[in-house]
Amino acid sequence: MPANTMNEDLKRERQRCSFDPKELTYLLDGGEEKTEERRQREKFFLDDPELSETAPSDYLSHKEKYEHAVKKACIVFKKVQQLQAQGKAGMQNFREVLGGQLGSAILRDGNPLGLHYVMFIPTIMGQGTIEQQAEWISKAWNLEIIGTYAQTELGHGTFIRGLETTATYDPATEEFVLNSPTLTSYKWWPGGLGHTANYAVVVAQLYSQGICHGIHPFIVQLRDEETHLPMPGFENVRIPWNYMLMKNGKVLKDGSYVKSPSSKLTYGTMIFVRVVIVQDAANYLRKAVTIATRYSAVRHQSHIKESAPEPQILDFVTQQHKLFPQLATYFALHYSGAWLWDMYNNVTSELESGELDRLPELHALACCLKAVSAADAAQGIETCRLACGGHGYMSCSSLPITYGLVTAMVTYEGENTVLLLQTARYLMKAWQNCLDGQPLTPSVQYLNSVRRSFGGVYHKSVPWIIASMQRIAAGKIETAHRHMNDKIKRGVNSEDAWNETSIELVAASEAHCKAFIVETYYNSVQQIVPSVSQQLGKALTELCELYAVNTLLKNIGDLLRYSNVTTGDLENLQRWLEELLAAIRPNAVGIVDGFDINDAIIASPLGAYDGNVYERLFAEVSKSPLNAKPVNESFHKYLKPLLKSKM
Ligand SMILES: CCCCCCCCCCCCCCCCCCCCCC(=O)SCCNC(=O)CCNC(=O)[C@H](O)C(C)(C)COP(=O)(O)OP(=O)(O)OC[C@H]1O[C@@H](n2cnc3c(N)ncnc32)[C@H](O)[C@@H]1OP(=O)(O)O
Ligand SMILES: Cc1cc2nc3c(=O)[nH]c(=O)nc-3n(C[C@H](O)[C@H](O)[C@H](O)COP(=O)(O)OP(=O)(O)OC[C@H]3O[C@@H](n4cnc5c(N)ncnc54)[C@H](O)[C@@H]3O)c2cc1C
Repeated sequence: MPANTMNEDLKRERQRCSFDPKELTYLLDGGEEKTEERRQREKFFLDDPELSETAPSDYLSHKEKYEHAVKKACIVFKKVQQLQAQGKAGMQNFREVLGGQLGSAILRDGNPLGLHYVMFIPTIMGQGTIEQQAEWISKAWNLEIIGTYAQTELGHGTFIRGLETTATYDPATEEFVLNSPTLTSYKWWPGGLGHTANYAVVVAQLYSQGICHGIHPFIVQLRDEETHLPMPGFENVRIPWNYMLMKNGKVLKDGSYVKSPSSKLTYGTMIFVRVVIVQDAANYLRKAVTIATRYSAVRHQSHIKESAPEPQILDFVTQQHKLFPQLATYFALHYSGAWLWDMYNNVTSELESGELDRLPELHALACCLKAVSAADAAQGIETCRLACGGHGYMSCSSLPITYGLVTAMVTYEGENTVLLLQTARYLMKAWQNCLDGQPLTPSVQYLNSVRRSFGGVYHKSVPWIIASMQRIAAGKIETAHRHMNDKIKRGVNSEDAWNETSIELVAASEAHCKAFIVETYYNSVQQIVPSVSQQLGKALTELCELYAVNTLLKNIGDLLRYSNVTTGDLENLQRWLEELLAAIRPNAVGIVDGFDINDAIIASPLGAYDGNVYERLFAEVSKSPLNAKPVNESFHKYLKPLLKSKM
């Protein structure tokens, strides 16, 4: 590929952008210095020849992919240690390198050490006593041991109260005896469990003095630390008393059980990961939308006017309608994720001092935000793939693999429907409190004001949209609450009534979450605008407006049902949407440039900074081993005899 060539369309796009993309980069990183540090860190990993791909891993076997991933994970770990030694790597860098965009670019086929960092260490930190933390954290942190989080079984992933693995305390030896007696009690799914980890946090039903005390976490050795040979399976496996993580619930040496202040504290690691997923989903979406936007600026096809040359496909308004809402969704999830992260940290420190009041609200928000961000990012990435036509289908475009990674988020760490129903539980209680005149927590305060007024005349503003979305959410919450209570009044028992109303409950939960996201996004942008240039402020405001208008327009039916909006108002909203697409159009490439994603992380010929799409695509397919020889052996073995036999 000729050096230093920049696609002419992208050059023009960059000239017409109204703001300086660097300003957006600095804003997202938290300052110019932070951007520089991140770039240096990325360079440190991406320029390492041992970490760069000689050939795309698509052409490796499953076994080779695993071995390759282990090798690279070890190199990455050593490099993180080097950074730590220089004082350049804190927790945030760990997160970025081991699990974030950078990590997923280096470890394209998965990180065998991912669960060690995302769940094993956080569980010890969150569920272990000070002594247990002292014993295990440094070993784990320095990778003297490799752990995973073994909760899900073949028979149960969602309903963790139904797990079958047992840990029975034997006071005579001061040990727990672990058993997985059935096929369905096999631990199934934990990342790294197959070949990498030699320890795990195993979640099991605790029995002591003949009583089951529910699920608790235990540290269990899985493999010999030297030979890596597996320890015997889960049949009467004995572990010492202090291998039960006892920060919350405890078993005393005599076998008596001391209850946790809340049995749900055992679920703490899951809350942590749900919170992290919101940001992670947003980051994958911004990678996909960068690829699709740059490609759409380079790709020319068809006609808008017969007399004019073929336009950039980005000039089709339908294409803008596919892509620009994804740009906006990235920001919406980014700011909601940041808000949730702050709340998580505040509530966690309150828990440390024994205050549990805000745990239910955190749980309710983490559940619905995880569900909505995973679903919207997955759908957004798929929209980006479709927006790239045939080339988006190619695995080298990185869009299919990105979609695959994000669609898994819909299932893991709490299946989306199940999590939305958890939030719905909270909302039903909140509505009852609202009816009873009881105080409401901040995230459901709007229920009070919406109950007082149904109306609100249309005006072209995000606050009007937020109020409309809150009205939809409150309407759906009220409807579900009423329908469920009607059933109960008719004699249906409350559990069946819950199941029979669950379609409406899930919808209520989603509507509540969407209203929360729009409001949080709007408030964040309001705070940011005064501190950035007028041009960037305008671009950020337009994106926020687009997210709000587009989200509302996707729910026209609900809007008509739950507010006094007129068809004229809907036409005004449609016009506003179209105005916003036109306003964002000149800045689209500038916005994705502002994300400042390194080409090696983009890893797609469609989305590189220089826009040399066709040259890069050609170079990419040339790497296929299938293209190394002009005639494949299968021709001689199978096709030729078949062709002959037909003659
Ligand atoms: C230190 C290093 C740091 C740096 C590290 C950084 C590293 C790099 C990181 C980079 C980023 C990469 C990130 C992505 C990668 C991720 C990979 C992950 C892979 C995936 C892993 C997994 O996939 S791992 C398994 C997850 N498996 C679930 O997720 C099960 C779902 N299933 C349930 O979670 C329960 O089953 C379910 C439904 C709640 C019902 O639980 P249940 O039956 O016990 O409860 P009920 O429904 O009866 O509810 C009774 C009452 O409990 C309340 N409540 C329930 N939960 C509560 C809670 N958590 N907190 C408070 N309250 C709670 C509820 O609100 C009710 O309250 P009320 O009574 O007042 O209404
Ligand atoms: C890529 C990946 C990595 C994973 N990593 C780990 C790991 O490291 N450690 C670990 O322990 N686990 C891990 N898991 C397991 C994961 O946490 C579970 O798959 C997840 O919690 C869903 O549980 P399930 O598979 O039992 O689904 P199910 O609960 O069987 O879901 C199937 C269907 O049933 C529905 N359903 C179930 N219960 C209800 C309900 N109460 N109300 C309404 N509908 C319901 C669901 O909505 C869904 O449509 C991983 C999973 C994946 C896909």
